[in-house]
Amino acid sequence: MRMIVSGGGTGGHIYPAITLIRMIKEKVKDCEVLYVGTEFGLEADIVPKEKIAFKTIHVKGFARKITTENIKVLCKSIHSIWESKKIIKEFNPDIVIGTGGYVCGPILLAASLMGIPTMIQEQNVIPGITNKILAKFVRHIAVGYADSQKYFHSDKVVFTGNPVRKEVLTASRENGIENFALDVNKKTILISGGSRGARSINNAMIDVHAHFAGNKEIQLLHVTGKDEYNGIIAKLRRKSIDIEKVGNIIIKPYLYNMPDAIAATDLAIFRAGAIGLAELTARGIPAILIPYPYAAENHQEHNALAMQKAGAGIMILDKELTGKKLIDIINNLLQEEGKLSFMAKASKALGKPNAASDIADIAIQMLPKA
Ligand SMILES: CC(=O)N[C@H]1[C@@H](OP(=O)(O)OP(=O)(O)OC[C@H]2O[C@@H](n3ccc(=O)[nH]c3=O)[C@H](O)[C@@H]2O)O[C@H](CO)[C@@H](O)[C@@H]1O
Repeated sequence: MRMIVSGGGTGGHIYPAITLIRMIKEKVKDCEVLYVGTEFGLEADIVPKEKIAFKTIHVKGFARKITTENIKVLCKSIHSIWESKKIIKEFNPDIVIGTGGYVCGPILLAASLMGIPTMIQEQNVIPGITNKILAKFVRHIAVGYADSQKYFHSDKVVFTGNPVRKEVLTASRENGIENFALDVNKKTILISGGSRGARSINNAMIDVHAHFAGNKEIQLLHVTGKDEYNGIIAKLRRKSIDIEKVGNIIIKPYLYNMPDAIAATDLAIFRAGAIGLAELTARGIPAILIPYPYAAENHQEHNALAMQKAGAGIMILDKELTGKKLIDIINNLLQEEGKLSFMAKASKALGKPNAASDIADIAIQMLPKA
């Protein structure tokens, strides 16, 4: 079997693609994969590290209004369809899968026009513009949220949930606690602003750390994002918080073992990126969510609302976020008997741990019958 996969820009489009590739390779022997991305997206860094063959096309995203820049982009897009056709002819795939980001546009469009079976995966409640356009051409659309089915033709759309990497499902709490040298008797709060960190969450956390430093019941594992780490450490120092001494605060720039951290977590404070939320719900972890306010069509707020509506999360708007608000919510959740475990159950009920396997099955059944 030969398969082209495309998806790029942010981790939220790339990790689902990698999860699907791994899952399909587990299910189909002799599966040859080519990943198509752009040279400037995060995929150019992540995909070759996964030892997956990688090729690039030249394509840029559209601004959401008519500009001369957009006309240039349109010309580039036409060229990129030609580039895509060339790659497809050379690789000769049986199927083509897209996981979002504008790089998917030309490759999925070209494949569909060439009569090759295609599918896309949409992670967010509000679909991205590329997937909205591609939906008219592809054969199947697997969506992460029940609420986004309404944007697509009912004959094509399947609600599968978002693919979650296997390690998130298999990591054990004991290992997580051990790997981060956490205290087994304390509740763990994991704070993360997505793959690049979130300044407003980091800043609000300074007061939260000051409040809970040395607390006997909770411990805080705070992932700042690589660019923000030094600034946050300096701010904590100015508040005279000595992380070495207080014993219940861990600050990290980035986690390469996020599944271990999630496994050890009792409460998360997160942005509302779709894959981060899929990982939390796959493990049944309740969350305080602060959606990134500038995501396209404010889709993170809709992702967060879906979790809040189910009783699995509490949303705070970025413009209303303060340290005091976080402290009050944390105290309330920890003091109100049964509240956290009720939210954990609601989170687990939302989780779709089989999503990757289900999406892989849809892809595999598109293969031409031998
Ligand atoms: C700013 C923006 O538009 N972000 C979008 C991007 O999310 P973005 O890539 O920021 O966030 P997601 O939560 O979707 O995915 C982040 C991934 O990175 C991993 N991780 C993160 C931090 C870390 O230290 N270690 C680590 O491994 C997480 O476990 C997860 O697998 O794509 C998502 C899926 O389309 C969208 O919902 C988000 O709105």
